[in-house]
Amino acid sequence: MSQYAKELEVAQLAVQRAAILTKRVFHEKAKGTVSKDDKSPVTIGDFGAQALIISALKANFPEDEIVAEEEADRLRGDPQLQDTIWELVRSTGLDDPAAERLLGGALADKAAMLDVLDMGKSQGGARGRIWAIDPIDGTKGFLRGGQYAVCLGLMVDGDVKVGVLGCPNLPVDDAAPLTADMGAEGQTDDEGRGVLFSAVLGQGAASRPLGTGALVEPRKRIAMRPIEEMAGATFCESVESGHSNQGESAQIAQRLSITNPSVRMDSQAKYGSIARGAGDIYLRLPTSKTYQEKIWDHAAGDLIVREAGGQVTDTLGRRLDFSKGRTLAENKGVVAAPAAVHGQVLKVVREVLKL
Ligand SMILES: Nc1ncnc2c1ncn2[C@@H]1O[C@H](COP(=O)(O)O)[C@@H](O)[C@H]1OP(=O)(O)O
Ligand SMILES: [Mg+2]
Ligand SMILES: [Mg+2]
Ligand SMILES: [Mg+2]
Repeated sequence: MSQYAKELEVAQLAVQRAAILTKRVFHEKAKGTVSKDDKSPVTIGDFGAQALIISALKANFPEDEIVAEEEADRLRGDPQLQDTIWELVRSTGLDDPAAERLLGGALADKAAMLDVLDMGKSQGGARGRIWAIDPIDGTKGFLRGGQYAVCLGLMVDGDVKVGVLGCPNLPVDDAAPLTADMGAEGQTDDEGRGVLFSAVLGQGAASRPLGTGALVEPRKRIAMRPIEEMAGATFCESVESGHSNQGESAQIAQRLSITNPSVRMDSQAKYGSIARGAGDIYLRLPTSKTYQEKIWDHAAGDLIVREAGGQVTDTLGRRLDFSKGRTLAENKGVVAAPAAVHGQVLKVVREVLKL
């Protein structure tokens, strides 16, 4: 059995199960939004998906630490919200009994769900096995029916070894071209959509359809598209102008003679998209001096892109450092591109950003 085979299997099934819940929330509940203290939109989907993922991890790897985005605190004083989430968590499972058994089956009760939600408070760091979870990355995309991702990465001693991204609204087909409206909104039909990206360090990156039971076979290798002419490359960038500087991105594209419009989409679906050659370059250009990127927003995507033949650094050319705690405290922004042209892209990024 290859290294991390069990982790890879559990991670993919856990993400797949959590995505069943997020899709249910979108379709059945249509926007059960609550707002967190920081006012970011967080839904019952975030809590429900996080509970399902942590419970699968704890059933298989009880000793491992977990860094997860959400915490149960704000749920404890809200019994109604607890009930809504519990009803969803209780009734969501994979439709393959063996796969569901592998994830430990259903949680015992609502109290167990709250406890599990709070198991994601590890401070992270450079030692041991630590999972990073973003139960819904791109909450804004999720709410508007655009792109979002269920994200899970395993770090060992600060290095990402396994990464899984579930992208329910991306086309299943790895060869499907990106269209400008892809990220935007209104993806209410699941037909032809849903992809599960995965990678293990040193073993390449792959995709398969995002299913609802056992993992869909085969798992197909993915690779970035070789860039022959920089002018023909396509940028992927955030929808939210507050998350990445779109003006600087346009200047960089211009200096690289890129004329294709950037494709805007929320979430780590950007990393998955460039990893399979639907799009080429992902830039995340800081909009604030103080914002520190969170490890759960990058762990899986960073590995998937690197294993697909890409290079991922920050805007100063440093590898993303996942060993510094819950944030990428030693990094600023992200530059992800095919390895062969990464240096050329980074040079222009530094010129435009005056770094
Ligand atoms: N100022 C910021 N700069 C970069 N990323 C941010 C900023 N504020 C929030 N984010 C995070 O960006 C991610 C989505 O990015 P994208 O634009 O690529 O979809 C979310 O996880 C969000 O975190 P949060 O969950 O705290 O809102
Ligand atoms: Mg959030
Ligand atoms: Mg996120
Ligand atoms: Mg999130």
